[in-house]
Amino acid sequence: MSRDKLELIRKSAPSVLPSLLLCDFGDLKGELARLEDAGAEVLHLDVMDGNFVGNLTYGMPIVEGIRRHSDLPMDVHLMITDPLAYAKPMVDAGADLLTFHVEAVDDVAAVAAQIREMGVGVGVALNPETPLSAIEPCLDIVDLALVMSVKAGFGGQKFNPVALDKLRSLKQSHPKLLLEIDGGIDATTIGPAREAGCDLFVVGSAIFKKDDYKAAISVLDDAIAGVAE
Ligand SMILES: O=C(CO)[C@@H](O)[C@H](O)COP(=O)(O)O
Ligand SMILES: [Co+2]
Repeated sequence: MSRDKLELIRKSAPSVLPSLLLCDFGDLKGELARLEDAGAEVLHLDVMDGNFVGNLTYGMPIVEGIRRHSDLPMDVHLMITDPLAYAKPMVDAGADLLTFHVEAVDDVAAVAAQIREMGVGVGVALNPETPLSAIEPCLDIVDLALVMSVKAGFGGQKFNPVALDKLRSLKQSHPKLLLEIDGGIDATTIGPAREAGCDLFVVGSAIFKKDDYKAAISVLDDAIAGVAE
């Protein structure tokens, strides 16, 4: 547990982060090996509690299991009602960057500060219908803003371009903040997200629905590289 891995995440940018939501959990070790071989530099883990969102995924034992089989930095996306209740257990399980949803908390700055004190990276996420003003109070505390381009809860949804305006605005107001986008990212949506200033691109379906992860990531990397600096 340290902020060293946060630096690795920062250095990886611009980069594609596979979201393990759609991976084969029956062969987690194999999936991790395939992703490393495909050039993945950071893993994105979707933790859902069946309450904040209408879907239930996994918790600390899986995060810990992934840690045992991979040294890649873990970006943990908490889609849960009470992020502070699970933040420390997630850090102990091996999370390197913990991102909570602004819609789940009352005092966004206080939650961000408490997670930061745990010695990991901290991110704040917002759903498409949530205005940027909701995360404003914590923007000088967090390392990353996760702009959702679908409503949190499920993989395979359609990209909502409202995320692009938010990215542009954040890039302008907080040029040093890491910007991440999540939901419906594929070879056609990743370029506009990069143009809008995004650094980290979470991708589920456009990797895991393909047989060849390396080819899938390389198509996405090429689309990022095709955007002028
Ligand atoms: O956080 C989430 C969903 O809430 C994601 O990380 C998804 O898993 C991304 O999947 P695709 O939209 O790329 O299929
Ligand atoms: Co996610």
